[in-house]
Amino acid sequence: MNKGAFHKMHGLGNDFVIVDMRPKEWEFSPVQAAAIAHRQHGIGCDQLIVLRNSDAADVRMQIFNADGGEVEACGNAARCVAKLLGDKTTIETSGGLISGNATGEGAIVDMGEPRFEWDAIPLSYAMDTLHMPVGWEDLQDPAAVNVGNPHVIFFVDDSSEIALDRLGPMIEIDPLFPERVNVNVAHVTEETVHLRVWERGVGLTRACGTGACATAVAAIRRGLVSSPVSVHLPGGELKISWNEGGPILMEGPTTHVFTGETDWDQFG
Ligand SMILES: N[C@@H](CCC[C@H](N)C(=O)O)C(=O)O
Repeated sequence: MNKGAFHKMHGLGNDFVIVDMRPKEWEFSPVQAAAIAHRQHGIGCDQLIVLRNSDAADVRMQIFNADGGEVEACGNAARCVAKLLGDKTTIETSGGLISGNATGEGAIVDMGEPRFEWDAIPLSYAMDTLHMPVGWEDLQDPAAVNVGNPHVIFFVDDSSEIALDRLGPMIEIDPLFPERVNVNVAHVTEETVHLRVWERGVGLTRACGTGACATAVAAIRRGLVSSPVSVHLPGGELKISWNEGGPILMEGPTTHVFTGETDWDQFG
């Protein structure tokens, strides 16, 4: 029996099981993470978030996608952790250092500076990342941005019309992206970016914080919008601020659903 507590939280419907492993140190394997995330047989979530002790920040955040793969960044989870831990929280991730503050409704986080070099995305070979000379069916001329994790962004006439459930998984594993990629489709109306995301290792989600950051940055660089920008996702709205050469700020609501207890041994 290995009983432990967890928080179920979400940011705009992008949901997490958050486990504070600072008092107790043991590892979750990718198989266990996938079993916990499983919606029928586990607790169910888009990402398993494990908090650890850190020498560089208040806390280190490990992020496991629903497929069990460990990844570098998660914007909505960073907002949930900042809300949970309170003001001026610093969070170490393998994608970089994040700092956050709880707000009335949720949290605001500083996600650090985006990267645009082809090998920082990473891509398999050199190319312009603001206008990539590649495409998949109707999805053409994307931009790529790394905000701790890799994103490709397509600006289209109407993002709700794109068969992202079919094109997302195809693009996610394209050999152009050696570490796979999160796939964003967006259209812009006035100062709002309308975004849908196929998340690497998860699928379609209600919201993706890093996707919102990467898409807002790409839209600002292309001159489609100016900062701050509202990003509208199926789960709700995020406010993103970014100026060339600076960090990305992301603000939006978080929800604490419940605190539970489970026997971790049941997940393998
Ligand atoms: N939901 C997240 C992103 C989680 C990680 C992503 N699927 C990846 O593999 O990089 C967010 O809110 O940013």
